[in-house]
Amino acid sequence: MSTYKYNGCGNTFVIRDFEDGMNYAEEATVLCSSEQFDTDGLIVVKQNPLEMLLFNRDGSQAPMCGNGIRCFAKYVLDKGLSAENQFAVQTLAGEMTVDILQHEPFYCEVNIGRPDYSNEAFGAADDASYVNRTIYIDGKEITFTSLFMGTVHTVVFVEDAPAMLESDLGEKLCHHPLFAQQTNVNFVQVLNQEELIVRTFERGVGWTLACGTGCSASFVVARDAGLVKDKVTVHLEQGALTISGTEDVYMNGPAVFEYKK
Ligand SMILES: N[C@H](CCC[C@H](N)C(=O)O)C(=O)O
Repeated sequence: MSTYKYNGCGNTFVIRDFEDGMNYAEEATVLCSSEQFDTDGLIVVKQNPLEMLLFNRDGSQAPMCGNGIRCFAKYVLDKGLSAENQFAVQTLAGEMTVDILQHEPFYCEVNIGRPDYSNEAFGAADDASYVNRTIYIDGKEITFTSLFMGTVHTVVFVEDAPAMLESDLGEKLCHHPLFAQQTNVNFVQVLNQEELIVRTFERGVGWTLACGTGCSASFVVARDAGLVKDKVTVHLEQGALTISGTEDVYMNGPAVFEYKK
């Protein structure tokens, strides 16, 4: 069984074909460890129909992954698993549609569906609104908005997103009791109406170089607050994603094959 390493804007994944009887939660903790492939997650590829399973580095399963699905799409192309440039991918968050835009370097656009602000969607621990909710962490006032966009996301607007890497706020929000299933946390700096800088602390992983659904959630919350237009460039530590949409959300970005073992 070959194992492949791919990345989307620096968000790294091991990719393997599905095999019956595997304990993928356990596999993920081994394959993603720094002794092995040192990745943020494990992607398992099912065929007929194409389906993506995503396991975080700690073995927990995530419903969807934006950077992961672009890597999945490049894997489909590299292995000739689809003859089409447009195909559907089943995920736990529903069916996503991939459009391959360019082979080398690889770029695709993915319709990742619609956001859901309802408390049930993202595992809210109470019934109060999670839109612009203010709480105190270590005596500091934090205002955030949570939603389901492919997976569970929380968005916090900040003056300086890269500076948040030095703080433990991402980890503290991720594990906050207000979230029954934890949350991915996105720190968002609005540069102008068409550009954001986003840094994400991921559930089951920690700080990552990029998070596709997180950039999408950040775009949605910024758009709905009237801070950006219907299309933005999101700047990450390694590269950028374009996110757009008024109803369905479209994510456009690269994926890179690193090596196979
Ligand atoms: N990195 C992914 C999201 C993984 C989400 C996962 N950490 C979770 O538990 O929800 C992305 O590019 O969208």
